[in-house]
Amino acid sequence: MKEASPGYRPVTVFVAGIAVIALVALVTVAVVQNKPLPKSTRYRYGIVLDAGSSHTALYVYKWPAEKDNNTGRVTQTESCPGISSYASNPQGAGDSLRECMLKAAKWVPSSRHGETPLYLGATAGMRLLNVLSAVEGALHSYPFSFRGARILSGPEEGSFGWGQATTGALDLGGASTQISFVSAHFNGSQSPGNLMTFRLYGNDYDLYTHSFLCYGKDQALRQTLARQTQSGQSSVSDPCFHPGYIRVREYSDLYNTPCLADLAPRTPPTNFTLLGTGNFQGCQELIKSIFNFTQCRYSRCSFNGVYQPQLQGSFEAFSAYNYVLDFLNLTDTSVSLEDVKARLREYCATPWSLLQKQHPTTKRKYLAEYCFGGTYILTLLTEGFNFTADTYKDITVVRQIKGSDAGWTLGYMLNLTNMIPAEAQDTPPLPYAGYVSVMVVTAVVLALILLFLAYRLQRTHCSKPHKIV
Ligand SMILES: Nc1ccn([C@@H]2O[C@H](COP(=O)(O)OP(=O)(O)OP(=O)(O)O)[C@@H](O)[C@H]2O)c(=O)n1
Ligand SMILES: [Ca+2]
Repeated sequence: MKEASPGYRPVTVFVAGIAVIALVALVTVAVVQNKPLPKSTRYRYGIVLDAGSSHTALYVYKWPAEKDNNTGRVTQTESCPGISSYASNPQGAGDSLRECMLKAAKWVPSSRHGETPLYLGATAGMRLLNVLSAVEGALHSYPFSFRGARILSGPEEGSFGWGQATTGALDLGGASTQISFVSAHFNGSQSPGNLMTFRLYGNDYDLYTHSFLCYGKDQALRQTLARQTQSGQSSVSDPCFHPGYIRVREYSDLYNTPCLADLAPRTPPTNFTLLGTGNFQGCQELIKSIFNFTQCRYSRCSFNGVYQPQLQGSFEAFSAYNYVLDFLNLTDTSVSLEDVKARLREYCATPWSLLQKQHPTTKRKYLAEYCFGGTYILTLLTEGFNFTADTYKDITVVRQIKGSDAGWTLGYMLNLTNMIPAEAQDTPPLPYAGYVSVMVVTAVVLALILLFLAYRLQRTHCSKPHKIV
């Protein structure tokens, strides 16, 4: 009675066999398929050279080859010499990048060199100086896949620096400054030149962006010096430099920029002496004089007759915003506009001799210019871009956005390598271990069900004759 009827055994064995085969097949597929790439090809790399007006920065991006999207990226950066200073020696510009490029060649495994894209993007400084073709030849000589050197337009510089959809971007360079944000009040109809449209992750964005050439920190400083030397003065008392600061400057050197074209006095002396007086209020007045607030043919303007819609959302400020405000200890989110003013009032009045003692390792050129830099930032934000005490709270000073150095380089590379997804992404693929686990669990459950069915089948068939009896 306990023994199964011999006629039904093959069915049980058959079903159990299928279960075992299914199990083995599933586990085999799980283990063999979808394996992670071998170590040597696991990562991809991309190199971008940011040839700015005051420096060149090298960015080496590295990301998992399976994630050719916006995630899992790490950067290595290196500061290289500025190529704009090689205007009269193009060959030297190419050579000057050698050391940096050798570093890049070390960071990227040699097996990946050939397929690693290399871009050079030049910004404001190069728009002013145009010494670009010089470096192209030099960059061809490296083992990377060189995809060209080009000058970014102002809107490109602004919009590629704009990283997060909901957050505006403020970039302050040496020669130019950019403001970019999404505004519900802007569709480009007023000022089409300020509109950049994007389709990102399935959403459309109308981005307002403007780049002010000659309003980067260095060129703005030159503009203030030009205001004070227009009649060929031999000495200038400058409120933006510290008391006791004294420096002899050459006229030809100061006016050697297209930003001051036509402003140079007719017959200036060779030099002028710059004497610091360290007065924040005077410095702010001086800085205001380089902005034109009178003409605006739109409903609203920032300055120099440039259209700007109402500010909206939060902002991230980087580059010189970060260098200057970080030095002045003003990057904390709790810092108010009044705190900034108070700090600058005190800081600008600090004697130059004392400052040098307090900061023996800070580069002298930078140290001398933080009073100007801080006052310029405050004036640019409030008078220029119309930030108020209230909206100033919406600005965060950052060095990095999503783990990569803030700036336009990452957006530029992602765009040129077609790695910015226009449409929303599918759910990300399972990692290998997760994939294997799911397959094994599924296989085991399947096998148990089949075995259980086989057991039930056998029981039913075994008991049938007895019931009849
Ligand atoms: N530790 C530092 C580094 C830089 N700077 C200043 O920051 C300004 C802008 O630097 P950067 O963002 O590097 O400008 P570039 O990209 O070279 O200029 P642009 O974008 O206008 O081409 C310059 O005035 C530079 O003197 C600073 O005060 N402290
Ligand atoms: Ca820059």
